[in-house]
Amino acid sequence: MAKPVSIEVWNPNGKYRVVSTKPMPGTRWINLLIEQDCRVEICTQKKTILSVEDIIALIGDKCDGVIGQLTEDWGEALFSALRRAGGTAFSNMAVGYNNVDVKAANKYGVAVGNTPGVLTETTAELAASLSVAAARRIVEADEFMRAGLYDGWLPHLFVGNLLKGQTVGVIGAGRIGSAYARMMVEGFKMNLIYYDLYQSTRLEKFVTAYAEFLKSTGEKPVTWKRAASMDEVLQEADVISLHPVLDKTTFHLINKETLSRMKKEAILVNCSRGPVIDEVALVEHLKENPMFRVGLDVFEDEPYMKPGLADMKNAIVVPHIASASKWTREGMATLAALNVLGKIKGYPVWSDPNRVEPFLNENVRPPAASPSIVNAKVLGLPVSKL
Ligand SMILES: NC(=O)C1=CN([C@@H]2O[C@H](COP(=O)(O)OP(=O)(O)OC[C@H]3O[C@@H](n4cnc5c(N)ncnc54)[C@H](O)[C@@H]3O)[C@@H](O)[C@H]2O)C=CC1
Ligand SMILES: O=C(O)C(=O)CO
Repeated sequence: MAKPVSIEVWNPNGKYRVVSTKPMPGTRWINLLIEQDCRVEICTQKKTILSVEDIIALIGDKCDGVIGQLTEDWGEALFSALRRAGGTAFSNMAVGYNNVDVKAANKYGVAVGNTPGVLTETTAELAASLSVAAARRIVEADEFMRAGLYDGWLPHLFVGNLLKGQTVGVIGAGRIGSAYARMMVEGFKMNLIYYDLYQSTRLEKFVTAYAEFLKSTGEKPVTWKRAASMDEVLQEADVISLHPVLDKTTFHLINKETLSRMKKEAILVNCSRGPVIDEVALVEHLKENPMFRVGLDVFEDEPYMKPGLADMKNAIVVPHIASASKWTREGMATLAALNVLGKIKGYPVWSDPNRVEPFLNENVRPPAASPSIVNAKVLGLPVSKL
C-alpha cells in the first residue's frame, strides 16, 4: 500500500487504538468500541486484498488490537508486528480462520477471535439455494430467457431433478452443515446421510422427530444415517454439500478419485473453503459428466477460478457471499469488535462460542466478555462464569 494509508478515524482521543483493515457493515461495532475508550481506525484504501506489508503499515508503532479479514495472511510477520506495537488482540471477521497461523499468535501471546453462530443459518441458506438452483437449472434458464431464446413452453425445456425423496449428503455436520441438513430434510423431504468426525445427536433427533411427524400424517417418513466413511456419502447421496473446516485433513477432500465415486448426476455444493475441492479435477469431471452439477461459493485460488470453470454450463458460481445477509454481516462485525475489546479490557472469554445471541441483541449492553477466542486455553485466558 503506497503511503499515506487512507484511514477513517473515530474518537481520536480514545485510549486504546483499534484498527479494522476494512470498513465493516453497521455502526454498532464502532459505537461499542468508542464507548469503551477506543480510538477506531478503519482502512478505507481502495484495494480489496491487503498485503502483509499493507497491514504492517496500518499497525504502525502503537496498536492494541486489529480486526482483520479472511483474505489476509495472519502469520508470524503480522503477529510479531502487532506485538511490537503493544497489541494482544486480533479477530477475524469470519468463523473460518484457516488464514490465521494460530501457533504464531500463541508465540506472541495474541488472542485470536472468530465469529461463530451469527452466520450459521445465512450460510446454510445459500448452500440450500445453490442446491435448488443446480437441481432446477435456474441460472441456465435465466441466461436463456435474457438471451431472448424462449419461444414457448416445451416438455423437455430445462428439465432438472426433483429433490423430494432423494438423499442429501452432508460432509462436516457442524453448525452450518447441520443447519443445511435440517433445511433440506424439512424443506424438501430429503433423506439424510452425513459424515463427520463427531456424531451430531441433535441433527439425528431432529430428523427422527420429523419422520415421526410425517408418519403421523400418513406421509412417507424421511430417514437418516451417520456414514462410517466419506465414501458412503459420495456413493449414496444425490446432493452433497461440503461444510467442514479447512485443514490438512480436508484439503482436496474432493479430488479426481472421490469425484469418480459420486453418482453421474449428483449435485455438489461448496460453501466451506475452496481448497476442500481440487478445482482442476472438478473442471475435468464437469466436462466429462454434463449431468453432474456444482454450486460453488468458494474457490481454490480466490478470487480466481481455475481455467475452464467459468465456461461450464453445469456450474453455478457466486463470489463467496454465503454469509452476506445484512443482519449476519453486522453481527460478524460486532462479534469481531467485541473479541478484540474483551481482550484489551481484560474481560474473560465467553464460555460457549455456540451461544452468541446475548452479544447480538442491539437493545441491551453486550456481556463483558470476548464472544469467541480460539486460542483462549493455550493463552490461559479466564473463562466467563455467565
Ligand atoms: N462460504 C462462506 O461464506 C462461509 C464459509 N464458512 C466455512 O464453513 C466452515 C464451517 O463452519 P461451522 O459450521 O460454523 O464450523 P463447525 O466447527 O461448527 O463445523 C465444522 C465441522 O467439520 C467437521 N470436520 C472437521 N474435519 C473433518 C473431516 N476431515 N471430515 C469431516 N468433517 C470434518 C467438524 O467435526 C465440525 O463438525 C468454516 O470453518 C468456514 O471455513 C463459514 C461461514 C461462511
Ligand atoms: O465466516 C467465514 O468463514 C466466511 O467465509 C465468511 O463469512
